Amino acid sequence: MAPVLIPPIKIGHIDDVQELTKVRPTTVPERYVRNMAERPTVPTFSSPSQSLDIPVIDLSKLVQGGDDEAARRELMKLAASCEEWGFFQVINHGIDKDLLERIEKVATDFFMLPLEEKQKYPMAPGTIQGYGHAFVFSEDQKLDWCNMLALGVEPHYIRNPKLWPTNPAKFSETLEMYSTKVRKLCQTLLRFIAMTLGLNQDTFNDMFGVSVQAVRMNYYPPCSRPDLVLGLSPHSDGSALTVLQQGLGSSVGLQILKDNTWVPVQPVTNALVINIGDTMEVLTNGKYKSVEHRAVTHKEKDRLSIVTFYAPSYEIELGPLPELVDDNHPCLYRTYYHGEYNRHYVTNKLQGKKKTLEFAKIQTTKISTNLRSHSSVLTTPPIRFLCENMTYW
Ligand SMILES: O=C(O)CCC(=O)C(=O)O
Ligand SMILES: [Fe+2]
Repeated sequence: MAPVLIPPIKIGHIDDVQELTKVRPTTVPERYVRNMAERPTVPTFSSPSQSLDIPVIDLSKLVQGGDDEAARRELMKLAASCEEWGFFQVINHGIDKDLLERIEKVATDFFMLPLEEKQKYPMAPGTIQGYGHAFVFSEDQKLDWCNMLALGVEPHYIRNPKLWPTNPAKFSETLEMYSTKVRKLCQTLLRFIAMTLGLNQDTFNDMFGVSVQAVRMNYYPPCSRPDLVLGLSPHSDGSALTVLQQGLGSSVGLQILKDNTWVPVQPVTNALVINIGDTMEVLTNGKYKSVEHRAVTHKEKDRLSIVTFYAPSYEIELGPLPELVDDNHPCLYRTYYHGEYNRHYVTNKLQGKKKTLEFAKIQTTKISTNLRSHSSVLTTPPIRFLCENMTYW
């Protein structure tokens, strides 16, 4: 195969926000100051969004299963969460509290290391693994008030072992254990999500093949002007499912866009936040929503989130499931390889949901119910999507 030529990306000087808050706690450099339209409104208690909470799903009720009335009700709640919110919190998810605490500890310990130590795992410009700022492609792009450590986890060929911290000593071992448990949780959730759609419960797990799993740890230091900056730009996730753990005692920072209002996600003790990603929106032909979300900062408190992205293998061909397309539900998305979508996602800045899903939207005015008519849109042969030189997970 001909080598892929990637033009050099100039991202300019980036202040490390953690260092900045230590040395000049009241300074917010211009590159972090958002344009008026993007600035977050600091919520007031009279704001209606305060009374909205995302649904909470008790997984133990689903797992008990059978014809149990409680299980049926929980399954309906899950369906409504995916359709109306695209987000829910899951309790009794089967991951030990102790493991949640351990992953939080190694993540916190990593971010508290001296800068020189963290810079041993640098995120190269235009890539998304390592420590630094992801999704920055130009010198004038506004920056998120956040430090990230992002790592490809599974399958092994997406890993860059040089970027896995050896300090704290237990980092890799804990991340492996955590990722195994989160993967099982995703597979369980996908079984129940398939059931809510009237599909065979193995539909997604069978289709995804050797699924791709990546982890991003986000650390948001306090910011003296939370009204001017964003912790993380608005975006939807490219994954099928995302599992997000909010640090204990972290500020309330995650917000989701519901009916044009940013709704804060109030942490629930020991719960994990789950969201539907773009891939699931495509597979369900838009029935289940990949919802735009962002993170905001806090004046005094810091925030940690540990985010797992669970997606199909790159060589898997995706499009709306035929069972979810009919005369009343015309096919909204074309067919593509997941690797193509991933490349599109990681080579563009975060800019809301519209841009990423536009990739898959059928652009014709005449929308067909015939899936086959769209297969001609496939632009590349089913090549193996390797991560060498590329910015894939
Ligand atoms: O920190 C958060 O709560 C949001 C993180 C997130 O959306 C992401 O990493 O994709
Ligand atoms: Fe996200």
